[in-house]
Amino acid sequence: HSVGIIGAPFSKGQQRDGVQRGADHIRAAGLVQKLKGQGCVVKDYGNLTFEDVPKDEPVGMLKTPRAVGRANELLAGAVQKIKSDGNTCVMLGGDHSLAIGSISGHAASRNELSVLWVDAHADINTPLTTPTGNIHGQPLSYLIYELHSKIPIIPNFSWLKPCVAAKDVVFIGLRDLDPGEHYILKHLGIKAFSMTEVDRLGIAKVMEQTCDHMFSKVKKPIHLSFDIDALDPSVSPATGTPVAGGLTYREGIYITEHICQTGLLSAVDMVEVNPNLGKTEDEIKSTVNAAVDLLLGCFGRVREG
Ligand SMILES: N[C@](CCCC[B-](O)(O)O)(CCN1CCC(O)CC1)C(=O)O
Ligand SMILES: [Mn+2]
Ligand SMILES: [Mn+2]
Ligand SMILES: [Mn+2]
Repeated sequence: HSVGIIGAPFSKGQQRDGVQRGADHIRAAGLVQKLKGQGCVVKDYGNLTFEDVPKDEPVGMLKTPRAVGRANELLAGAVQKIKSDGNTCVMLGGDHSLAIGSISGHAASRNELSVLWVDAHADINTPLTTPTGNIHGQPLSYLIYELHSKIPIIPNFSWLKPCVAAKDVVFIGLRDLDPGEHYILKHLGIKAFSMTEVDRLGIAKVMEQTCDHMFSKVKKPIHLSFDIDALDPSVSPATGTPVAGGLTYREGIYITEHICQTGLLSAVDMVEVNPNLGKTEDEIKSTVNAAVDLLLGCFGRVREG
């Protein structure tokens, strides 16, 4: 595996300080060395620099929209470059609004993508359905063709075009949706394995059915967008929107091992690690180490040795 890493120290898709430091905590836990240790060729492209955006007043409900739009424009360019250099891209967040740039940049280099969204949340609120105005709860609404008509003109978003079809999105781990999100999922018929399905089917069947769905027509490169809050808070407490009843560490690792085996993983986001939100050093370590191990699973680490 040839891996390109980009850090996106960005937090303005939500309100809790600290998530901008997630990337450096993941690096400090040895991600690059560990990837090399399992035979990957790794290029670390460093961290993006996000300039301050003054007078970033709300637009409707949307909070700090100009900062979010600009950050994602920069990220899209960086991801496109990493892909054009022939790597699988690893984007280290930062909050989940960064998926706007990561998936846009990925789609610019690969015309059709499958998106596997592993998260407690659907992150598919539109600017009109969002209950909070936090753009980390909205990224998919900007990316999906079928929701394009629901997106108003937003300053610093003019670069953005939708690039993913609803049928090419699969969710795993859902357990906290807003009413507008539930309606959108049903209306668009998006494939979703909530924690109920994980319990009913077991993770092996969930992955089997996820791959059947993604590969039902033509096999496309996979974009895995992994929100660390998909895992149970007992495993990953240091995150901004924890929700009880999440994936076990083992289920998370199974997901990444299985995606690795498809040979189609083309980009992965690891977002929402917030070192400020661990009550103890151990809570931060547990969260960061889970993020690292999930990424190692994406690139060939298997538990059988
Ligand atoms: N759906 C939420 C949470 C988004 C989480 C984003 B992430 O990247 O972490 O997946 C709102 C969640 N909801 C708001 C009302 C509360 O009573 C319950 C939580 C939103 O703000 O849109
Ligand atoms: Mn989430
Ligand atoms: Mn998320
Ligand atoms: Mn979050």
